Amino acid sequence: MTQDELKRATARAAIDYIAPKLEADGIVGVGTGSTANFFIDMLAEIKGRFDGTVASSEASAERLKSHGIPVYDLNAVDGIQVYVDGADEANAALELIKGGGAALTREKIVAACSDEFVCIADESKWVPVLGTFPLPVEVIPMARSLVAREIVKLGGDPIYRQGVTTDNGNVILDVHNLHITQPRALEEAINNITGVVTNGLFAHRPADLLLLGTAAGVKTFTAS
Ligand SMILES: O=C(CO)[C@H](O)[C@H](O)COP(=O)(O)O
Repeated sequence: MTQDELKRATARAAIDYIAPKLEADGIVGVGTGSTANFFIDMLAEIKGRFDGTVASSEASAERLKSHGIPVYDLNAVDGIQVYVDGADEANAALELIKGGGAALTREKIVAACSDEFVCIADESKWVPVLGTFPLPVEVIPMARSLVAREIVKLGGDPIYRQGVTTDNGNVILDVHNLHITQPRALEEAINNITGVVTNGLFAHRPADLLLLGTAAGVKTFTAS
């Protein structure tokens, strides 16, 4: 199977998982990226069965609206029943690296508001130790060099993602050469650097469920 076929299969598994649980007044949190895009297109098939969505990016909001799916501002809803999103890496504790699409801050906010976080990913994202994928860090533009120097002190090699501005008007540093054995501690340490908005480690708020698309079918994981 191609990677896109695996992504499509995991998106379908997410629809099958959430559809029976969705409440008529329920809000679905929707992530960002190519796997999330498959999910959005399938969510359109069941759009009458829940109230609406909160999107983690402008791009996802536009795609949802193009299907006639209501999109709410997060401040206009009381909570989110379930959040479905992809990831760049996932480990056995369902801790994640996210932000390859530069949407990490809004993704982290939506995840924090959600009763349940379902991660959808193809098997290339499954790793024993996080850090092979460069860790995205969203930074206030004027603090870019300051933050980069502080990240070097933590043992990483930050590279400025040229030409990218986040939906929040900030920039991204991608941190290479990390071997993240203590994800919660590193998430905290990077977030404590002045000028950092947030980083793409989802360790304090890991996924609750991972639907992993593999050649042998979609496998379901809960945090071990
Ligand atoms: O975190 C993300 C965007 O900021 C995405 O979930 C992550 O990059 C995975 O993307 P894809 O589904 O295209 O592989």
